[in-house]
Amino acid sequence: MSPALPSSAPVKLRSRASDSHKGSFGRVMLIGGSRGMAGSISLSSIAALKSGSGLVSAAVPDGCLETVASFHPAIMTRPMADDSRGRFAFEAAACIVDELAGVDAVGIGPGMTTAPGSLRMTERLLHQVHVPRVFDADALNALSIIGWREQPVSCRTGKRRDESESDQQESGGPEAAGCFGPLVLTPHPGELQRLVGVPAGERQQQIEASQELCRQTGVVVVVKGGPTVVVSADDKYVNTTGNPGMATGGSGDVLTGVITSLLGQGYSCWDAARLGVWVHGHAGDLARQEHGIVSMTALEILQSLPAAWSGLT
Ligand SMILES: NC(=O)C1=CN([C@@H]2O[C@H](COP(=O)(O)OP(=O)(O)OC[C@H]3O[C@@H](n4cnc5c(N)ncnc54)[C@H](O)[C@@H]3O)[C@@H](O)[C@H]2O)[C@@H](O)CC1
Ligand SMILES: Nc1ncnc2c1ncn2[C@@H]1O[C@H](COP(=O)(O)OP(=O)(O)O)[C@@H](O)[C@H]1O
Ligand SMILES: [Mg+2]
Repeated sequence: MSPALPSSAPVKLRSRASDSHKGSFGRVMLIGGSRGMAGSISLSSIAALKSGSGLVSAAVPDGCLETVASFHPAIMTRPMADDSRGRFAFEAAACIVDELAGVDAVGIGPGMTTAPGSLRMTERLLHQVHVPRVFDADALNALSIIGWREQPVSCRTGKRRDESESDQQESGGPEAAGCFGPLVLTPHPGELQRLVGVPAGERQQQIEASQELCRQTGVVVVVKGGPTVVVSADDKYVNTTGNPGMATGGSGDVLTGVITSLLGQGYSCWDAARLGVWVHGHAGDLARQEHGIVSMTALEILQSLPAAWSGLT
């Protein structure tokens, strides 16, 4: 009989072959940040690196590139057009699809703001990019602002219906399951309220509305909280790790990087979301042991990821 797993992780961690190379574990890109919120996308990017991605790039407004680049020497940075206030300019969206060539998974939103360039960037990522994606923070706010579910988009071609009327019959409507490709949404209750219209205090109703959203669109939703619940069209997973010390700015940004990394390593949206929230909460529990529930910060959660992952290997 094989020894019991050292944990109750919901998904088994894949082993690494001895001839593995950095291309074996996925190339991921994190998109976001702005002047004043450079830390958020840095936390996400470093979390992806610490979760096993082979190569991690951060696409950020040019005005905060040096700040993001200075946090970790292994993160590559891509300077994107800046609106001169340290936010994505509209032109940044024009080249984002090309920037993503060869990328296995992408996470977008932390610290991004909802400036016009960010809204356009989110729209592009939703309709024109088909690799697995994580939408967090301002990418979720952007979805709420652009009315993403009402937009008539062909699942097959990714084109607006007015560009291709003939798609209308085939795609089954803008909300057809799977319409948006592999996509994980990671809202906290405030973001979920904007997204589905159910008040942040109504947790059970928010979970039910999230599942309805999954049925209509094929996305996986991570309903953050204590405990976090991962929802798909036909299943729910209640996470068993984490603690209230994680109610501190930036802890969700870390989660975005973890899940993006797992998507880039080939895990499905459902598995990446469940394993991601589990290991993120486990890192939070280790940070609590070492630093205490009052003083732990997102930085300590990030720094606890290696120990959290080690427990699974
Ligand atoms: N170091 C950084 O640069 C950081 C930047 N951040 C960025 O700051 C921007 C704003 O994000 P925020 O999430 O702070 O702002 P939001 O306005 O989206 O969320 C804050 C509000 O949401 C509600 N809410 C959140 N969690 C809740 C819960 N568990 N139960 C009930 N209500 C809840 C509350 O009303 C709260 O005031 C984003 O771009 C985000 O990525 C944050 O991630 C924090 C760290
Ligand atoms: N009371 C709690 N118990 C367990 N986990 C929590 C608790 N409060 C917050 N968290 C976790 O911390 C993270 C907070 O995410 P989020 O609100 O997006 O933070 P930020 O945007 O500041 O990075 C989520 O993963 C959430 O599940
Ligand atoms: Mg957040």
